[in-house]
Amino acid sequence: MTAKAAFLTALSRTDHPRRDTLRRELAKENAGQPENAARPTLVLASASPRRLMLLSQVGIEPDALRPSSIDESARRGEMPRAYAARIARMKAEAARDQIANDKDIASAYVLAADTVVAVGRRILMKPSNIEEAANCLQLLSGRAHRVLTSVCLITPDDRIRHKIVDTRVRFKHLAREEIESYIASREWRGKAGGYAIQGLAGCFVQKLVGSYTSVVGLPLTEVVTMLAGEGFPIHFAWVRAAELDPT
Ligand SMILES: Cc1cn([C@H]2C[C@H](O)[C@@H](COP(=O)(O)OP(=O)(O)OP(=O)(O)O)O2)c(=O)[nH]c1=O
Repeated sequence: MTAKAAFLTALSRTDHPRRDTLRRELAKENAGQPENAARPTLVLASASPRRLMLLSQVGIEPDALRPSSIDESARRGEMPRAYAARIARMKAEAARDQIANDKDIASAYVLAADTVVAVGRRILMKPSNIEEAANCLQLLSGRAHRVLTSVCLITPDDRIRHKIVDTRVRFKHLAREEIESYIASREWRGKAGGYAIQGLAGCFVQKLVGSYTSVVGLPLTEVVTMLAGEGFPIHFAWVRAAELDPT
C-alpha cells in the first residue's frame, strides 16, 4: 500500500459502528420513490407489557419488540423532564441501531417511552426492593406528584420526534397498614414510583389532571397524533375492525 493510500485508509477508519446501514440505504431509495416503499413497520423499543397493551387498545400491533438495556441512572442534578427525555431517546436510538441491518424491519418506525414519577425535583425510579417501594409510597402519601412520560419516535428516514406529557396525580393519605398490604401485593414491582394506577393503587388516587394512559406508560393521544403525523397508517386498522365485525 502506498503512503497516500494508507493515510486515506487511516482517515476513513472510525471507532463508531458502520454508518452505511441497510436502514440508511432504504431511506435514500424511498426518498426518491416513496410510492415503492414497503408496508410501514413499527418497532416498539420496550419490554413493558403495559405499553404493548395500550398500543393494542388503539389498534396498533408492533411488528417487533426491541427492548434495550441502557444505563438508566440519572446524572447528578438532572431534572425529571430532562432525564425522561434523555432516557426515551436513548431507548429509541438503541433499538434503531439494533434493527439497522435487519432486512425485515430495517426501515421501521421506532417508538420508545420513559415514565418517571417526580416529587418536586426528585425522581422516583422503579424501586428495586421492598424498602425502596415503601419509601416511595410514604413520600407520595397525602400529597401531589407528577408523572412524566417522554415519548420518542424515530421515523424511517431517521428524523426524531419527541413529546413529554406531564400529569399531576394526588394520593390520599396512606395508612401504614395500607402501605404494608400494598407492598405485599407485589404490584409495585417494575413500576415507576412503586405503584400502578391501573391496579390496586387506583384507589389511592384522589385527583388526576392530565393523561391517564401516560401514567400507565404511554400517552395515547400524543402517540397516535405523532405516528399519524409522520405517515404511519393508524386508522387503517380501525376501518378493518369494523369490516371484521359488521354488526
Ligand atoms: C406510575 C406508573 C408506572 N407504570 C409503569 C409504566 C412503565 O412500564 C414503568 C416505568 O418504567 P420505564 O423505565 O418507563 O419502562 P419499563 O422499564 O417498564 O419498560 P421499557 O423501558 O422496556 O419500555 O412503570 C405503571 O404501569 N403504572 C403506573 O401507575
